[in-house]
Amino acid sequence: MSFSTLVNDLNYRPRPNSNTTATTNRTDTRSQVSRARSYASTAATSVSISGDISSQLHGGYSHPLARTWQAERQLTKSMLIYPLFITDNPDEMTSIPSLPNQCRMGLNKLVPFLTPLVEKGLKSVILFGVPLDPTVKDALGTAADDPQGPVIAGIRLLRRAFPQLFISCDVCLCEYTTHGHCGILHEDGSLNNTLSVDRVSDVAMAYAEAGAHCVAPSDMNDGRIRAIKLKLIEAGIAHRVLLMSYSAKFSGCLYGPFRDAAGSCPSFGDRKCYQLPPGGRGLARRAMHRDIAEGADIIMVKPATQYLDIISDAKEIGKDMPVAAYHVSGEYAMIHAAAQAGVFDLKTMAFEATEGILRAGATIIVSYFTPQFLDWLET
Ligand SMILES: NCc1[nH]cc(CCC(=O)O)c1CC(=O)O
Ligand SMILES: [Zn+2]
Ligand SMILES: [Zn+2]
Repeated sequence: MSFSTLVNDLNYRPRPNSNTTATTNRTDTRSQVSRARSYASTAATSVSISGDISSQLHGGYSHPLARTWQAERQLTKSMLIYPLFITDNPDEMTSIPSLPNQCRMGLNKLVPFLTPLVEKGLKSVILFGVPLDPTVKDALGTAADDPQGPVIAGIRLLRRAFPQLFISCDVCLCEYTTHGHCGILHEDGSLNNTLSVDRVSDVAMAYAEAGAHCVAPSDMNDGRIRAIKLKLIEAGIAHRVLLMSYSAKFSGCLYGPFRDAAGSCPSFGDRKCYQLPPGGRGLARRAMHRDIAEGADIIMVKPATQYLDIISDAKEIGKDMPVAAYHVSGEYAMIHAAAQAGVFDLKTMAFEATEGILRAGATIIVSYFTPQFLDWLET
């Protein structure tokens, strides 16, 4: 029984002099207050004192600090992971039209680009390799773990240049395969799961051995988490490498700008056979349970704002582990486009979207807004 039904049951009525009826706003005149009192005692005789008290919420958010106290968790710089697109042309620095303010860059540009961000409090990046030379692509994605390739060279470079920086690597084949799919294919064009898992886990191992703090397979082949975890254990490096699974990765139209950036658009078909259907909440839950059982250290939901219920499921299913959300390229581009069109203020929306993701349960957020949050946030 709630307090309010309890006082109603006891037939409780506010005492005539109690100051709990209607409003106690200081600017009200006495006559307004007494009119409100008489309204409360005649028209609404069942109004209970508890109802009136619980209607007084504004005090909790009239001051900016009190407003921040209403959030379970505050957004901080350490929650943010910044995606970096590293190309095989060392001097490259090219902006990506569909992904405003983001660049593809070569190894020589990486340290100068990151230095001011690290000074402002950047804690973590996730690396994506982008081979610009189409001749390195093949059916097996051989270039993904090329020791001279942009990701492995990038890991080594960043470990040396920024010893405190946490380095994650996206693990997938789509940037490196001629067909642009996230694995190795059967003759009929469908994914060969066995061969794909073997190849993806080799690539993850190569990144881990090069010094990545975290490997994050985004390929979605069944069983890849177990395969990677076993290889990490076998190699004796599982104690220093975090395994972040893109567990609940939905297929939709929000990855377009990323595919422009990474040159990873499938040459035929789509990714619907290995990414989740947008309505597939149950499948997402099963995938998260499965990945946790296979040894994931972090589960991720992607995209984020269209899938806040899935993030909250992730928090429940993975209650003893960190939950990540990827605020993907299409979500970022939409916010930019709408701000450009005068629909809303960019910064306000960036906070609102990100705080929604946080509220749903994620405490790690992969975001293209990271450089701006470093300016906007104090800690
Ligand atoms: N598999 C590669 C990968 N890793 C992250 C993204 C999307 C990230 C974004 O849109 O920002 C993709 C693209 C895809 O699966 O098509
Ligand atoms: Zn992929
Ligand atoms: Zn299939």
